[in-house]
Amino acid sequence: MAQGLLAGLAQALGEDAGYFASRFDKPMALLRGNYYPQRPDWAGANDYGIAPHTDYGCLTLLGSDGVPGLEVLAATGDWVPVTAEPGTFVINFGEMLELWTAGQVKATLHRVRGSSQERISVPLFFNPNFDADVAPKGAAPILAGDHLSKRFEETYLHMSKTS
Ligand SMILES: O=C(O)CCC(=O)C(=O)O
Ligand SMILES: [Fe+2]
Repeated sequence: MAQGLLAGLAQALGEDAGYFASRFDKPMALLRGNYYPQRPDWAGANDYGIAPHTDYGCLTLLGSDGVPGLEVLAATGDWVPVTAEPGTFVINFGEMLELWTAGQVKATLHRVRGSSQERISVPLFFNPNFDADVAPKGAAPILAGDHLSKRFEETYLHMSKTS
């Protein structure tokens, strides 16, 4: 399914169907489970299930149990609730795809709000081969693996070397 999306996306941008997909034959794919407990009464306005962010990679295929909570920032500047029935996927474009396409594809800012119902989601982060060059056309090469490592290091500061 992800390969089909990549082919369609490439064609929509005027490229060959394999422009992205051919760089995903040894994909860096990560499946994560997110559990959101009931939102406690004392939670404040900024206590999100997940704070606003863009995903680091190319495509995210997001399955959930259908409980509302996910919101996406629309071009109008409004946060729009997005729900998907179990068995369907929300597709997110990530930062690496924005980089690779020189901004033609925008990484979608999204967040999760808690509610009185607990919620489960399962994102599949689907990224190209480690050594895929994801730099925009004409720019110096940027390896997908290096780009992802850099973003993880910026996020998980507690895991970095201190000496
Ligand atoms: O739980 C969701 O619907 C979104 C999860 C998410 O944005 C993420 O894991 O990056
Ligand atoms: Fe996300």
